[in-house]
Amino acid sequence: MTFKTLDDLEPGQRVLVRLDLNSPVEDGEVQDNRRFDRHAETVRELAERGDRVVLMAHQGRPGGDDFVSLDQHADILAEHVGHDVQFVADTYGDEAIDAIESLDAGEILLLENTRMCDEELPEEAPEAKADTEFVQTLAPHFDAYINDAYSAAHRSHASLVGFALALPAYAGRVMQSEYEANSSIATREFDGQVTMVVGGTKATDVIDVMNNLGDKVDQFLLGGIAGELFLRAAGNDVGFDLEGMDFFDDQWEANRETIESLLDERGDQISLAVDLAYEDENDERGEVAVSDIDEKDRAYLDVGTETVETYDPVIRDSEAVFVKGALGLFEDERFSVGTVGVLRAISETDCFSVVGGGDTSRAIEMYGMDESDFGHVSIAGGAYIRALTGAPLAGIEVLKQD
Ligand SMILES: Nc1ncnc2c1ncn2[C@@H]1O[C@H](COP(=O)(O)OP(=O)(O)OP(=O)(O)O)[C@@H](O)[C@H]1O
Ligand SMILES: O=C(O)[C@H](O)COP(=O)(O)O
Repeated sequence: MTFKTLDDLEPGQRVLVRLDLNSPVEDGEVQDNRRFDRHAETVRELAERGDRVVLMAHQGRPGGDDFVSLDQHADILAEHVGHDVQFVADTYGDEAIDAIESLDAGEILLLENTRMCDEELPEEAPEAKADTEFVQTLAPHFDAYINDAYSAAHRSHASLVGFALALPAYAGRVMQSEYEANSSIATREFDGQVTMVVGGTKATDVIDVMNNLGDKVDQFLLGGIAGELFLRAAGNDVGFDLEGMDFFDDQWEANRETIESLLDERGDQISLAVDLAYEDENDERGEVAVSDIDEKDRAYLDVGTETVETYDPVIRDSEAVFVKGALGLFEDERFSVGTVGVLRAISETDCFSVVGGGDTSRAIEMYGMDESDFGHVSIAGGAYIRALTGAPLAGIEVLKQD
């Protein structure tokens, strides 16, 4: 491990802790999710060892419907920690400082949404962020800065990079475990076959991962939007938008050359669906062999059963399996066969596995699988993608400094 962790920090400190509690917001209500549960472990550990625990986090971006106060987050987090979490509707003004100074050992305080502070957001070098009034005002009230927000660590924002230069800096427990698991494909040697399941809607992101990881991954199993784009490049009449869709055409234009050269140079490492599923005239799941499609006249919402049967043994023969993106619209049970099929195969083998992506990992509890049957279920989206390709994350690079 290349950064200091909580094991290197004496108890009884005044700690400023960055979490990532960015969550879906529906009709103004913040939705509970894995992030609360995971960060609760770090927060509980700090409170139990007698630290004065001050938390920072963000929610949404200015202008968005999900750009809301963190008052609800404090209540949800408190439930997960099993301990009161105070909240102050201020980021670094007098109200925030008063609340920080009034904390007793073992107490927890959440500050207001960091993105309500003007100096938080513009992406700048860590040195510039460390010089902001936000950082300079808050830092003297603490002994240490702890970054637990792995899933936001790809952003060079004040709360993620500035404090690490102004205070002794440590990685929290979530940061530690996410870093280790998600970087393993780029940093670790596996004895046997390494497989990556690639799907979802963000084809551009996953194609970039494939392009970067061709030497590290033995087999890519494709589905979702990226899967259809590859089928299109292989000469099939799929992978373009029908009326009212906007998944395919832009991503095709942006990635066509890369897809074609990947198929050309690494075709034997890339498995494509042999059948696809759709909603038939009775609103039921229908399936068609890809070789029988001579005109795309319907949306394909999952890979077919035969495809799952060909992907299953590849997973069972793997030493390590990484998942990025769902193989179909699994939120609708009729189109969950691909995603659930590969996840179940992973959960039944003892391979090292990492499941990433907020949407995809939801399939685990939705279909009654047990998270403990997977090596690591990541709570990161953009940071996970970057880690897979071995790209540095700004918030981690500053933790590595002395
Ligand atoms: N053929 C398809 N048609 C429509 N949606 C699909 C299809 N295949 C997969 N999806 C959708 O892809 C979504 C997951 O993809 P996404 O690219 O958002 O990945 P993620 O990595 O899980 O999430 P995030 O990066 O947002 O954390 C699922 O919600 C699923 O419904
Ligand atoms: O939810 C996330 O993926 C992270 O918190 C980063 O959020 P952002 O994409 O709004 O910077």
